[in-house]
Order: sequence, then structure tokens, then C-alpha cells
Amino acid sequence: MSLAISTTDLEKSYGDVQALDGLSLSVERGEFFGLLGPNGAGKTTFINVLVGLVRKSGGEASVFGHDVKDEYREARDRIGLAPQEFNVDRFFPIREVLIHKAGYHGISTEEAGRRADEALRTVGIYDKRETRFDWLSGGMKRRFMLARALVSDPDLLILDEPTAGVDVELRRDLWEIITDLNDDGTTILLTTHYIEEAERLCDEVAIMDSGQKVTVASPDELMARGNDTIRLQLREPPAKAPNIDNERVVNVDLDGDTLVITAPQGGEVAPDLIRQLDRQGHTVVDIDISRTSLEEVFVELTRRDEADETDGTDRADETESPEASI
Ligand SMILES: Nc1ncnc2c1ncn2[C@@H]1O[C@H](COP(=O)(O)OP(=O)(O)OP(=O)(O)O)[C@@H](O)[C@H]1O
Repeated sequence: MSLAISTTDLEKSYGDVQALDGLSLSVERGEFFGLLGPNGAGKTTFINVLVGLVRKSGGEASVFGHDVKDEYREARDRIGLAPQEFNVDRFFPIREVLIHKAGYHGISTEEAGRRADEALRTVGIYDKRETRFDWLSGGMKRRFMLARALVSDPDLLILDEPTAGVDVELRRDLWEIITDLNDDGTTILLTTHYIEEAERLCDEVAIMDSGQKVTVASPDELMARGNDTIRLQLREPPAKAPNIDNERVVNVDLDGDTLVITAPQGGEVAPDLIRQLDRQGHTVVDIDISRTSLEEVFVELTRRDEADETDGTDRADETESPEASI
């Protein structure tokens, strides 16, 4: 059975800028797949190649087995895209915009009307159906972008930073809507700078940097690669840090009566540490394990020298949030 998305050695250059540099990725049917990467990593370019907005410079890309260039129509009709930018015809009532969009995918006018209503209901703005795009609030505009992606009843929904700049309530609403769609079998490709979003929603995430794949793994697998911090409070503060003999332990520090130990998968390491301390005559009276975050692992994997910083930072502002945002 063909994959939802398959790319091999995908290349895209804009003059001197190598936006995609040999990117090979596979997304299974029905998967909720996240694409993470710093600004300028090539995420939007990747999406634009899939939907035929940008012509690849080399390599292969197919959607449900259809080459995105040679079988453009077959590939494109399977995809619903909610892009970052509001590229919407602003002067028509939004229901009409949806009907027009469905027509572009070869859907009859009658069926298009039914689908437009359904999409507007799904995203919760059916009562705004006669309003023009310009007159919607910012949050409703985001909802509409999702409705427009849904009107062709796509098998693959591509969402490019769908929750950038929206409030917490709408973000949660959008999460629920797209999770339901995924539960019903729609494959989802999501780019995001919100780490919590990737962690909550995605089965698998690809981390990209400079047009290349850094890694592909589930959020849990990625977090297991980082180091947890285990704090063991001892009844009597020892004069110096006790000897710990465990090959997974990365670092041991003594902070007053508390031993601070860094190790991957702290929950698995902790029982052995307690046993070793007990044998050495120390009594552990409290234990606290703080798990590494996906954000820390992400930062570690995409760490660059400042001199290597790529451009694209000008677009960072809209998507930054004071909370976990990458
Ligand atoms: N039309 C274009 N012409 C020239 N360079 C471009 C064009 N589009 C993108 N680039 C460059 O290609 C690189 C990848 O950009 P892209 O927008 O794909 O990254 P991104 O990962 O989506 O970034 P962001 O997270 O900021 O949206 C960047 O260096 C960008 O400046």
C-alpha cells in the first residue's frame, strides 16, 4: 500500500539558498505527523513542493503514490492545505469562497454547497457563512482556513502553523477538530513552533534543519534521548558526593542534603541509585524526577553556532509565544 507522503533526496534551491537539501521522508496513511524545525529550516518549502506551488530542483516526491509533478492533479486532489498566510479572496461571502474552492477540485456545485456547509459547521463558523473573509475576527479567519482545506474532503490535511498567534481557547478547539479528523482516518501533516502542540498531537515528528532531516521519532522516543534530572534528598547531608556506579549516569552533584543526578530515563535509573545509596548507609527521604522536555531535545538537536544562523528570523515574531515555543 502506498504511503501518504514519500520523498527521496528532495532538493529545492532558490538561487544560492538550498531550502531542501536531500530530504527523504515517509508519512504513513492515517498518521499524525509533525514537522519541526527552526525558522528557515525548509518546512514551508517542503509543503509547497507537495502541493505543486514550488517546483523541486531534484529528487522524488509523491502523495498517495502519485508523483507531485507528473500526476499533479491526482496528488493535489487528495490534499487539503491550510497555509500560513491568509491567501483568500476577501470580497466574497466565505461560503461562496468554499464552493468555488470545491469546484476547483472538480466537485459539482450542489455537492460543493453541501460540503461548504459541513466544513463551516466542523470548524464552528456556520453562522458566519454570508460574511466576507475581511470581516471575520482573527480567530475566525484561522477557523476558515481550516474549513477551506476541508471542503475537498482530503485524505491528507496539511496544516502550516495553524495555531500561530491564536489564543489558548481557540488553539485547544483547533486541536480537538484536527484530532477528530485524524481519528476518522485523515492523515495529518502539521508544522508548528509550539512544542506542546507537537507533543500532544503527533504520532511521529521529523526534526528538520537547513533543508535536511535531523531525525524522525515519536515525541516519547525523542524525550527518552534527553537527560532527566533526579533529585534525591538524604536524611544526613554527606561531606562529599557518594560514589555512584551506573553507566547511564551522566553527572552527579551534591547540593546541601540533595544529590542531583543527570541521566536519561530517570525513572528507570532511580531505583538502582537508591539501592546503592542505601548500601553506603545513606537514607533517601525524598525523590523528585524532572523529565527532559521535547523542547530541550529539539534545541540540542538543532543547536547551531550563531555564525551559522540562517535567515527567516523576521517571521519569528508572529509565532513566538512566551510559553513553550520553538
Ligand atoms: N520564494 C523564495 N525565494 C527565495 N528564498 C526563499 C523563498 N522561499 C523560501 N526561501 C528560503 O528558503 C529557506 C527555507 O524557507 P522556508 O520558508 O521553507 O522555511 P520554514 O522552515 O518554513 O521557516 P519558518 O519556520 O520561518 O516558516 C529560507 O532560507 C528562506 O529564506
